[in-house]
Amino acid sequence: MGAAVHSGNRRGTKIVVKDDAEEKKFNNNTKDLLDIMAFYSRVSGSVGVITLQNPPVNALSAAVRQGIVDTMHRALSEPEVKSVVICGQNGKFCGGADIREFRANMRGPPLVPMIHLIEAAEKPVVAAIEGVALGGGLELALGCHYRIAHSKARLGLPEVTLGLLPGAGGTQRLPRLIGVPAALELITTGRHATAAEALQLGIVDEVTDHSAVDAAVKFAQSVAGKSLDARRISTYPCPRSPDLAEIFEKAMQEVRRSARGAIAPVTCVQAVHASVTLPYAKGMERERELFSTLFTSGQAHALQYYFFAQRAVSRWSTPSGARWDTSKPRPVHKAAVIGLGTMGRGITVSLAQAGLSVVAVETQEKQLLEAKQAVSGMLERSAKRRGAPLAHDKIKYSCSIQAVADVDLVIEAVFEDMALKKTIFQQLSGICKPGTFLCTNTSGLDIDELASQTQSPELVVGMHFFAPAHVMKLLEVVYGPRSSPEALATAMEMGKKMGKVSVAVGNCRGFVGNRMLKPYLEQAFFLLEEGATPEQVDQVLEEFGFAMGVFKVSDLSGLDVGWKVRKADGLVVPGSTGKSARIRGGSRYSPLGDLLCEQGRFGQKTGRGWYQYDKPGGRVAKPDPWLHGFLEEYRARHGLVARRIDHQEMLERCLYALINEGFQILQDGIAAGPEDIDVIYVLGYGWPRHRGGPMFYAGLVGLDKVLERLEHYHQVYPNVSGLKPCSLIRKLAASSSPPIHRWREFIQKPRSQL
Ligand SMILES: CC/C=C\CC(=O)SCCNC(=O)CCNC(=O)[C@H](O)C(C)(C)COP(=O)(O)OP(=O)(O)OC[C@H]1O[C@@H](n2cnc3c(N)ncnc32)[C@H](O)[C@@H]1OP(=O)(O)O
Repeated sequence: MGAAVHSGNRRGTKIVVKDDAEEKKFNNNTKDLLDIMAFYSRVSGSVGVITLQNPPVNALSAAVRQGIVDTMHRALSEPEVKSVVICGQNGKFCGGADIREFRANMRGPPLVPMIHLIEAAEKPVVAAIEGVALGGGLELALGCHYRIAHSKARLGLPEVTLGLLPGAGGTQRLPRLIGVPAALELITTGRHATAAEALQLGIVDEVTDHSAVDAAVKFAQSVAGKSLDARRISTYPCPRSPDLAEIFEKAMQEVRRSARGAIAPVTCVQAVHASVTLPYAKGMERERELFSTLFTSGQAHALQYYFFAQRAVSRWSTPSGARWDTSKPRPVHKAAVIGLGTMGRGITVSLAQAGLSVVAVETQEKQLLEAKQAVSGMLERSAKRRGAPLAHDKIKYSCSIQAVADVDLVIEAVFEDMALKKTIFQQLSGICKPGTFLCTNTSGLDIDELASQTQSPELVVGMHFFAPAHVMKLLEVVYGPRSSPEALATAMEMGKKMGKVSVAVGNCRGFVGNRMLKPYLEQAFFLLEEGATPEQVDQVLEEFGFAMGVFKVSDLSGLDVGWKVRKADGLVVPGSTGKSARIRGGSRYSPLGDLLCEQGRFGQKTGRGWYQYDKPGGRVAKPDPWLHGFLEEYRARHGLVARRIDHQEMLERCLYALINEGFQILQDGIAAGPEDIDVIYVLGYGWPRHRGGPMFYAGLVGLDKVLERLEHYHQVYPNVSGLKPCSLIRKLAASSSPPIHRWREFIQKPRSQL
């Protein structure tokens, strides 16, 4: 970059033109905005450089927008300046509008006129895209006359993932620039494109491996004085082709199919449609109209809440006072996986892809060979998909558990059998070098019972992976009463390394996810007893937005899994009749799942479960007349009279029982906050993201309403403990239902032990 020519240097060679008079004017205009967050400098004499400065992602806050408007005016008014570059500080162009401002009063200049100011400029404006240009950030770049990107930059319009559409001209400019099909795909999925793809699509003009700012300055000099007539995207003709109607119809079908009730993707298609049916100015009006509808919707609120929730879970804390910012993870270079069944294989792949050396142990030679082949296939497919190098050489396979002696961390992934796991933990405790973290992949067993088998219980934590383990993003990291903060921090960090969202949870039966699933499943079974069919219950849940209804999920995961657990708990009493058949420990119990298992109906794997499949392992669920007959016969045997149950009741009983357990979990300190529960449910259990998660949903429905319905159902079914409202929901409802970010204040905190 050339030498600076002004005085008043604030940052290295960058010149800040914010003089006192300007500062005063600015402060008068914007009252309490403390600083202009776009800095202006002049480079090589003739290029005005505007640098967005709002860490960490240079989001377009009110102050940044004000800064851009002011510095643009400055650049346009200086006769020496012949062209302008807009870039972002710290190698990040711009992460879009400031999402935190969406729920506050609108201040500062709006984005649309700000971008029009840039596009209408008579001097060429070049966007220097490093890091990210997302949402409003990319829309800002589309308002510039040229775009130069760094090869590692990512570009996209992810507004749809926040329940919005690109409302700063993105739906009108992008189709004009790259055509309707490509624009529709980017806008409705919200995915990020690489710089190379952006170049190929025509979103950017040049890609560089060096500094995009330097390249942009050079470029800006080369285009100074040239006509900008062909560079203003808003003036481009509306894209037309004979098959446009078909393209839109297909896009609409696709988003309706995959959106599961989310409104933003559908609205995005409508907005892009306006770019071809209306002139630019009218198209912008339509974009604004559609944007406003989405902006105030509950779905946008839910998705924006979820955006921050997913980030908040990394700032974990435990009731004993351990915290993310005071607990340091220990480096892990070498890890081991014990047991190479489905879960163990997925975990091995995740570890190897994270760059760790892995010792994969399976004591049966035949299973070891099978696992080796399966893992190789998974690694190859995954490397191809991600365009990443193969990680085969990271893995050493062994039949002997002794091979784990020198690893830093072990993940045991054998069957969900406490006795077997205990034996393995005893062995590990003797074999591993001192300080090795011992983790168990369990979906609900007692971490502390396993820890007590070892010489160093503080090194033991749970890592609950979700199947398929190399694909699913969620990891429940379970701390026991004796797990050290360092062990917890290390497991959380390991999850992050594997590309997972790790959520720290306390030790209890089923942890967070599966514990909440129990009352939900229970209600689904009771609904069948009372007259519903699996298809009816599933339809209600799928219409709500679940990827799959509860019975389809049960068939997919295998009915035998829960059966084994219930047997171990002494709940399964084969051949029992009369009233006692449906009561356990004084509470209502449905043996329906047990009865199906006794018939060998384990779900998809046996071709029969709550549904029928064309063959064992078949995927397409079809209603099963046998099952309907079985339910009728069951009801008759138990003197149950089938009734017509409406959708509302099915939904409320399933969801509110689950939510009630969520409140109990908060009250027990098993989850630190509602965000943890919501992230677990969205990432691990198919809860629709546009509904924010079960706890957010409860707040949206109204805690007093949820409480009232729970009270009602508990009155009707007094022997169902899952319907008895938990005291935390009562407390919150009695305190005028505070917003979700204040719920933590109402949870009684156990005293810190640190
Ligand atoms: C008229 C309206 C026009 C336009 C609408 C929009 O522009 S909506 C916004 C569109 N932009 C996005 O959706 C991008 C959101 N951000 C991201 O995807 C990622 O943050 C990003 C930029 C890829 C960086 O990822 P990274 O993993 O590096 O960091 P992380 O996600 O942890 O974020 C760091 C902190 O920054 C906060 N943050 C990120 N983006 C925004 C934003 N646009 N507004 C406000 N805050 C943002 C993020 O929450 C993190 O902070 P934390 O305190 O941890 O929550």
